[in-house]
Amino acid sequence: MTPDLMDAGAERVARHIAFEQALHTESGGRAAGYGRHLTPGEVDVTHGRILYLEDVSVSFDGFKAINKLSLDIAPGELRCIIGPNGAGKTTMMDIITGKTRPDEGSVYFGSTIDLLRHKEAEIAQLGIGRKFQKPTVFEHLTVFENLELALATDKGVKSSMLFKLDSAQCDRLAEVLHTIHLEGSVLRMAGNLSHGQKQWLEIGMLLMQDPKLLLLDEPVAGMTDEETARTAELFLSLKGKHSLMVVEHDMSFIRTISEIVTVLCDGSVLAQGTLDEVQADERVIEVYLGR
Ligand SMILES: Nc1ncnc2c1ncn2[C@@H]1O[C@H](COP(=O)(O)OP(=O)(O)OP(=O)(O)O)[C@@H](O)[C@H]1O
Repeated sequence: MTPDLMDAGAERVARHIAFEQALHTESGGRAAGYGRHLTPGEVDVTHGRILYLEDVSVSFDGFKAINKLSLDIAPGELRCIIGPNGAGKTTMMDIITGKTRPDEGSVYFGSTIDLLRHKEAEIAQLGIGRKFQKPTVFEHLTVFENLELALATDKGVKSSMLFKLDSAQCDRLAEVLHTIHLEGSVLRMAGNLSHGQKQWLEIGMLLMQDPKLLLLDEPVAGMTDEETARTAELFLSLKGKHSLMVVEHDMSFIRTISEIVTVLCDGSVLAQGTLDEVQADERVIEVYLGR
């Protein structure tokens, strides 16, 4: 074999090895995962984004509820979303969690997981937890049992009753109880908790699954001032370990927890910045704060 042919052969082999390595990344060879092996279940945040929406639109009976919405969130960030009634905040969360399919656009979890290819249950399993406005705990079970149930993968009544925690899960449960300030209420019936405590319990149930991203819809609605202050502390303690997207109308709560605030209006981003910046923005005053 001539030296030229040997060089060409070596180049081909090197290209083939690089191609094979790229194929065995979680991204299936997409540039984001190239050269870095992700463990199964890991979300690729090497591009500094845990959630990425681009040009997302959805219409209901011809009405554009979400209109070319683009937005991204960094890992560990606590992002607040505000906006007038009907701005599209809930619909945006419905799209992220797979409840509503957009007509167009992209929605990525990390740089490689295309959420539009997944069903609602799969998206929860991938590590996106959602808390709706109204608490939905099991009222006739204790705080402990609610948290325990949150770990049971098969939620059938019989198999849930037979579900037993292993020692790592017991540790996790103790840690979550501490985080949500319910250590002193482990054996209380969830139905006897205050509204705020029920909300924390539901957040605890989500935390049992150790979600990477938490979506929280109006978490302090109906809470007392003291409960609201405790919830702010809770969210600040979760920031960094989890990424959070919080939709809320309570501006003093937003002021306590926020770094970046995104203002939605008519289904797209109207403004983004610190709360002071967006509150000083004429367009925001016009469409939202001025109302
Ligand atoms: N399934 C649906 N069918 C028809 N219209 C819908 C549907 N879901 C949402 N909409 C409309 O889309 C718009 C956005 O609603 P959405 O609930 O997302 O707003 P929001 O910002 O969460 O409002 P709020 O602050 O009042 O909760 C509203 O005009 C709403 O009526």
